[in-house]
Amino acid sequence: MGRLIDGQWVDQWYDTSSTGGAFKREDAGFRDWIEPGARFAPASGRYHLYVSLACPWAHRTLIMRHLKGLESHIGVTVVHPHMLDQGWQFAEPEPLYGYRCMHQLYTHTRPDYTGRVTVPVLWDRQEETIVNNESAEIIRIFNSAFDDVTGNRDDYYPSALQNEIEWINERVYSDINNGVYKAGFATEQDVYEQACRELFAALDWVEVLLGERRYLAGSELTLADWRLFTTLVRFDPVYHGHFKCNLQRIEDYPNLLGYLRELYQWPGIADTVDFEHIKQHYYYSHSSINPNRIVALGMGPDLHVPHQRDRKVYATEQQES
Ligand SMILES: N[C@@H](CCC(=O)N[C@@H](CS)C(=O)NCC(=O)O)C(=O)O
Repeated sequence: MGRLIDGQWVDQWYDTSSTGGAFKREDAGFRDWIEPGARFAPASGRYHLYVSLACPWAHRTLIMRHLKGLESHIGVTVVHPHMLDQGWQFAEPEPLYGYRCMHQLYTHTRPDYTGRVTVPVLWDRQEETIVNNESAEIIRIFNSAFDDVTGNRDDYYPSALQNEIEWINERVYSDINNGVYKAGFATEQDVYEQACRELFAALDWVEVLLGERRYLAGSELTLADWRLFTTLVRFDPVYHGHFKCNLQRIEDYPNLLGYLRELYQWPGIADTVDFEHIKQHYYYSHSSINPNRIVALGMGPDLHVPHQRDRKVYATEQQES
């Protein structure tokens, strides 16, 4: 894996030497928004999404693309699961330019780009540029920008719940979504231990919350849930072993397990989960963590078992009724 420096690809692992062994995630470089009347206006067929099926951040965007009925309006290209010395690559040349590597789309947009080359990427075919490569923003764009194109007005970020959603997102992002990476990429024992303990403290907190609420922000499924889901579904098969997040498994948390099953069983969601890509990517790509590239066998809990979440009355529902 590597990064672009002044438009040149340089093969280098994350630098943890200047941060005392801690992994610090770089901010995404492209942050434009799609909205009616703006430079990037919603339109069917104009935008294209580049994803990895292994990546939890990209996975969120695939989920929202499905839930918002965007499949026939926004095309998708999937990268090869192994991220090696050229970073993300395409198994077949990608459809718009025939590029082999993800970094070529970054330098197509900005020839002197400096930064990491990450997925997801939301591409504008009209202006031939990256619109946005921050998943937290892409899912909000998908939530509402194309409603007039699709007629789908389902709202996973309702204004009445936004404060609650953002409050939950903050801890879920820092300690869980990014927390597994902070534990897994740490190169000092104390840094790893702190990240791992914060991660499990946050999972304990969510476990309690999900005993009181059907979903994270209350009785409605929101973006906060899909943001957590993509980490939970990778947890037992990958993060528990590969990233040493092994104080407990999701399978050991009754509420989290039922919740994970419910979200997995949501119409169309299982089709967005590719365990083969997930396991291949992590175990094979991170050679500093797993130099022999042995892919662990465990698949995590059976997600097809009935979730039973609908059998319970939650405190938030009692308050609402
Ligand atoms: N802030 C970004 C992070 C995306 C990200 O880090 N994606 C990983 C894959 S899981 C990646 O592409 N990493 C390549 C790298 O860091 O060089 C987002 O949420 O969209």
